[in-house]
Amino acid sequence: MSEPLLSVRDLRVSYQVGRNFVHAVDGASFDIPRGSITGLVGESGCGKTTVARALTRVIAENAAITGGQILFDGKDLAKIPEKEMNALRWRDIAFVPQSAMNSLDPVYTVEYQLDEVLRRRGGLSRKQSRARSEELFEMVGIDANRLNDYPHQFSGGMRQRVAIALALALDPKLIIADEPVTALDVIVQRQILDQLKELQTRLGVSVILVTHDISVVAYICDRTVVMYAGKVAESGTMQSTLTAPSHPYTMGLRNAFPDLQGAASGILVPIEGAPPNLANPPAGCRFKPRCPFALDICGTEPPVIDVAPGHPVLCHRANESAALRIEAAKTETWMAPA
Ligand SMILES: Nc1ncnc2c1ncn2[C@@H]1O[C@H](COP(=O)(O)OP(=O)(O)OP(=O)(O)O)[C@@H](O)[C@H]1O
Repeated sequence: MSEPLLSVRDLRVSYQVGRNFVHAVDGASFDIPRGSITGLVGESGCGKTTVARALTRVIAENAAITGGQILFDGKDLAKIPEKEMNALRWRDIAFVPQSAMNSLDPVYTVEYQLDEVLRRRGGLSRKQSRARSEELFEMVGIDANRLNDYPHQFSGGMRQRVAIALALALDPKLIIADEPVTALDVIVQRQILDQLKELQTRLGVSVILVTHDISVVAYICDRTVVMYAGKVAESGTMQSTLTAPSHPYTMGLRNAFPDLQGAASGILVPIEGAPPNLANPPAGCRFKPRCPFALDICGTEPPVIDVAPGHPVLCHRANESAALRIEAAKTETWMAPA
């Protein structure tokens, strides 16, 4: 296998709140191969946005990367000077934030905002910038005569397309899109995801798609990184992680979401309980209090077990996953008190 585009190793990110620290990302490791589309998935608060922002080093004022490596094309992004990091943003790594409204400034036309990136960051001339803007609009399926419109003149779905066009502007190697379709209705979600997939394949760019919705991941991703309470529960190809998950949390997530394609997918079964407080997480496996398969040993730190090449799983019982999957498919497994 060729070198991954991005290798995250034991990444740690904390927020300081008063005298306390919230360990939002607590030793996360995963790889992003070139030309892949990876879903970074997990419940709200598990640390997805914090990981995504740490990769671009655009983190909150009270946040700090406290450990680990972010190896991107031979550089450790956790360590390079801010000037070098700034030069990488947009050119090599582009970020589409949670709401397109956050990436688009309401007081400027969309063309002005594209121009800012293309000319200031990309060094294009005014004429080249106009031509590239038209090309980008065509790529995302918006008529170029809308370039002079302001963000509020677009529908939510179109704004999201504009945000994607902006991310593609300088032909980056990696796009990180944080919940790019969450606020949209299902039909528009599918249109945007189809387009993102088409562009990703055509341009050969790698995409990290951050989402709480596993059906979005199942719809377009070829790889998955499943996060739970600041840690990576498991990661690998779609086939290995979502079709045949090895971590009980992923098994539970699979039961809890409807199918984006509208196919009948049986009864939805939520995972009872809530994730732990990351300011004071429990010892041992963090999923233990909600896991129907927990044993006494789960009170100790779980090992990372490679159940197959490129499919690490953070679970004491990872080697029993085939049997656990059969139990996890039964509704009563998740209704029984843990
Ligand atoms: N600025 C902040 N200060 C303190 N704690 C924060 C801050 N931002 C996030 N957190 C905490 O860090 C943890 C991870 O948050 P994060 O936003 O990364 O999770 P997420 O999985 O992306 O969730 P969501 O989908 O709701 O954004 C949560 O416990 C959250 O409360």
